Formats: sequence, structure tokens, C-alpha cells
Amino acid sequence: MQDDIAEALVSAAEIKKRVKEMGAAISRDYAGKDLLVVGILKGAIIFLADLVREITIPLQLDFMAVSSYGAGTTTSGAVRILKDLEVPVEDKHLLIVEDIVDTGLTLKYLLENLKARKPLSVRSCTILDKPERRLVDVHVDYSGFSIPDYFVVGYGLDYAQKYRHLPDICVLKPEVYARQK
Ligand SMILES: O=P(O)(O)OC[C@H]1O[C@H](OP(=O)(O)OP(=O)(O)O)[C@H](O)[C@@H]1O
Ligand code: HPA
Ligand SMILES: [Mg+2]
Repeated sequence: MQDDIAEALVSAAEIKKRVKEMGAAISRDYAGKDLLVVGILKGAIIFLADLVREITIPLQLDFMAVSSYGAGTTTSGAVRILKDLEVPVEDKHLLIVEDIVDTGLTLKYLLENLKARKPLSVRSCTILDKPERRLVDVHVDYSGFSIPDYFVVGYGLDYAQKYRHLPDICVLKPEVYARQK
């Protein structure tokens, strides 16, 4: 497994520090508000688990699963809902939690879809942002790290469903992609 990694781009220690800051900011901003954290499966699960434990105000958790990527590293552009929320949202402030905003297509779809359900508010939170790759204009309210255009894995992010459990955010060696194609 370690042989597949070219470099750790963001270390577990750096992530931990940043997630703590993000949790503190969210706790301040949503104090006294009815917060529903919407985790986007599967990529966001590790970040979500760490983030909610740094949030000090009451909250509820729900999940959506959407998919725009196949087994490769490029988006097809089409977003599909694989699993929807289980709770009503009209009386809630929603915070979408993502692992990465890349082209922005997934987040744009989620924002439009959730806003149409008339919640009290909708904001977005991601641990990683790749602004160079953006295809659509989308607003990110809480962003952990802005990274260059590398395909990254670890901390929830996968390549062909692998490497999600790595504690660091890592860049794979080019030969790994060649091997798995
Ligand atoms: O900004 P975009 O170009 O839309 O890419 C970002 C999205 O793509 C990945 O999800 P994916 O659809 O691969 O599902 P996964 O979370 O299960 O890995 C990632 O978790 C984001 O949800
Ligand atoms: O860099 C990435 N890594 C893993 N999944 C992704 N989905 C969009 N960008 C990425
Ligand atoms: Mg993915």
C-alpha cells in the first residue's frame, strides 16, 4: 500500500488542526440555530466523523449518496442521487459536508436540489478544494485546504474505491493508475 503513494500532500496532523478550526467556526456561526449536517457518501465520511466531533452545538446528521464518477479519475458530468435524506428540512439550517470540490458539478447539483426543498438556509463545507479544476461557479462556505490539480486519495477519497482509509491526503504514483486501468 505505501508503495502506491508518491507523497503525502496534507498530513493527518495538519488535517486535525484545520478540522478543529473549522468545527470552531461552524459552532460559532450556527449557535442557537437548528443545524442539520448533510454528509455526502461515501467520500465525506472520514472528514464528517472528525468534523462533527469538533462542533460544540447541538446538531442532527443525515446523509445523501450521489455519484458522478465511475471507476476512473474524470467526471461524467451527470449527477445521480443514490440515497436521499431521511428527515424533512423546512425547519433546518443545512450544512453540506463534502470531501472535495473539484469540477463543482456535484456541489452545484446538491445546492440546487436542497435549496428547492426550502430549508432555512444551505451552506457548504469541504476539506479539500481544487479551484483550478472548476467547470461551474459554486460557492464554498467552509474550505479546509486549497490544493493544486492532483488526483488525491486518503481521508475518505478514493481511486477505484481504494485508499479511502489512509490517514493522510496523498498523491498516488502514476504507475498505480496504469496498473489499475
Ligand atoms: O466537484 P466534482 O467534480 O463534482 O467532484 C467532487 C465529488 O466527486 C467525489 O465523489 P464521487 O462521485 O466519486 O463519489 P464518492 O464520494 O463515493 O467517492 C467527491 O467525493 C465529491 O463528491
Ligand atoms: O482528487 C480526487 N480524488 C478522489 N476523488 C475525487 N473526486 C474528485 N476529485 C477527486
Ligand atoms: Mg470518489
